[in-house]
Formats: sequence, structure tokens, C-alpha cells
Amino acid sequence: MPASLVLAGAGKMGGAMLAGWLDAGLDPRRTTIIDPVPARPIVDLCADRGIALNPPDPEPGAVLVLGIKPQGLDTAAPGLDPLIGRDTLLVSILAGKTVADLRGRLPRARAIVRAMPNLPASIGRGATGACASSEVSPEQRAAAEALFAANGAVAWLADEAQIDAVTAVSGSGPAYVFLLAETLAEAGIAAGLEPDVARSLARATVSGAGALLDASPAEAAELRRNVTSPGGTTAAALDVLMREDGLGALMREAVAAARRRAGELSG
Ligand SMILES: NC(=O)C1=CN([C@@H]2O[C@H](COP(=O)(O)OP(=O)(O)OC[C@H]3O[C@@H](n4cnc5c(N)ncnc54)[C@H](O)[C@@H]3O)[C@@H](O)[C@H]2O)C=CC1
Ligand SMILES: O=C(O)[C@@H]1CCC=N1
Repeated sequence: MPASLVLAGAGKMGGAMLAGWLDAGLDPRRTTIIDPVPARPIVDLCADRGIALNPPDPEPGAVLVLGIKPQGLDTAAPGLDPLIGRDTLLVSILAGKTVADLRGRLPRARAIVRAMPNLPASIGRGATGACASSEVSPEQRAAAEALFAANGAVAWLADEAQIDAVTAVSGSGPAYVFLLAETLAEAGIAAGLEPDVARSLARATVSGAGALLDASPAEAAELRRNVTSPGGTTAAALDVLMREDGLGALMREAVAAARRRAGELSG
């Protein structure tokens, strides 16, 4: 864990990451949160753990994590640049904003890691894709790795250009899975189930299937085949989902749209 850390923007994603960092041993007394509108759980966490929240004269830390919205970067940057010291590693989780975009707004930044986490970080089950600028030292990279590992799986990317695809797959991906639970429940209601029953069965099915995927060494396709009896009910459903314009085509279109949107957020 880094010796000290400043988190600017402790919203849904920043707050989720922070929980894992504290559990993994980040020193709360060497942690500072900058957020003009902190949510109540963050205010309470800071009070409970002795984390500095919006101190009057914050000092640069070993790491500055940017957890603000990409659209808020222009406004926030002048206030955040003084929080970058000579040896501060800047970690940005902003969708779309490139290392060059960050340098343009935060002229004091030298070492930059651009990362894309996801929301299951809040339970230590996230997935983070990251890339490091050439100024990042081995020690800084190790500190970033420790932060991301506290939130779950980590994949380092050789090429920054890939991070928009990571954003579209794993950054946004949990929303696709939650939508699956929603639409499965809706389909169950349409098939005649009571709404409460449909929702609870859909929720248990999506979370149970995810847990099985996690626990099993088998590929997803093999687990799918294990559910599918030849000529049975699953095969009938998969004939619909796996047809040419089915879920595969829809998912490719969705991921392409998210990736394109990430590109639009750059600049
Ligand atoms: N929500 C998600 O699942 C994921 C979000 N991200 C990225 O994380 C970033 C934050 O997204 P969310 O947490 O969803 O948004 P959010 O709106 O929940 O959090 C943003 C936080 O920044 C604070 N903020 C606004 N201006 C600020 C300033 N000048 N200084 C410090 N804090 C300021 C807000 O009060 C808020 O608490 C975005 O850049 C997004 O692309 C990345 C991966 C997943
Ligand atoms: O929707 C977004 O733009 C952010 C980035 C990935 C997940 N949430």
C-alpha cells in the first residue's frame, strides 16, 4: 500500500475502491478525501476511521487518485494540480480521458497510471485494467498494483489505446449483468410468475451462476453446455439467444457503443 493517498472524488467508484484499500491496510491517518459533496457513508467512514475529509490545506500524497466524472475534469483540475508533488503518482479512473488529456489539465503530473476499475471492487471482486506512463517507477507501479489488487483482479495493458475497450467490457460490464437479472425477471413475469418470485429467482440465478463460474475451472461455454440437454428447454432458449442477430451480435454492438463513447469523452 502507498505510504499516503489522496482520493479526489469519493463517489460510487472512488468510495468502492477506498473500502478495499482500507481493508488491505491503507493507513486511514495518511489518507485524505477531497469531495465537495461527499455522500453520508463517506462522511461517516471518515469520522469513524480518522480520515481527513476536505482539510483546509491538503498536502500531496504518494498517490493522488482521481475519482471524479470525466466531464468534471476541466473544473476540478486547477484545485487538484497543487495536490501533485514531485514524486506523486497520479492514478486516474476517468473513462475516456487519456494520459495526454490529464497532462494538459494537470501540468504538475509526471508519473501517471490510467486505470479502469469496476464496481464489484466494493466487495473485493472487481477487475481493473491499467496502463502506466513511462515516468512511473517500479515502486510506483507496485503501489498502484497493491491498490488495484485490494479491489480484485488486475490486468496491465501494454498499450493505452486498449483501455477504452477495457472500459466497454469490464468497466461498464457489471451493468450488463445487472440488466440480465432485470430482464430475466421481467421475462419471468411475462411467463406468468408473481413479480416477487420472478425477481428473487432471477437474482439468485445470476448471482449463483456467477459464483459457479468463479468456483469452477471450466470455461463459461462448458458450464453453459452443462445446463443444456439436447432437445431440451435450454436448447430452445439458446436457439433464440444464439441466433445470428441474438445476444452475441447485441453484445458486440453494445461494447462497440461503449468504446466509441469512451473515445468521445477524451479530449
Ligand atoms: N461507476 C462505475 O461503475 C465506474 C466509474 N468509473 C469512473 O469513475 C469516475 C467516477 O464515477 P462515479 O463514481 O460513478 O461518479 P460519482 O458521481 O458517484 O462520483 C464522483 C464524485 O466526485 C465528486 N466531485 C465532483 N467534483 C469534484 C471535485 N472538484 N473534487 C473532488 N471531488 C469532486 C462528486 O461529489 C462525487 O462524489 C468517472 O470518471 C467514471 O468514468 C470507472 C469505472 C466504473
Ligand atoms: O458509465 C461510465 O461512463 C462509467 C465508466 C465505466 C462504468 N461507468
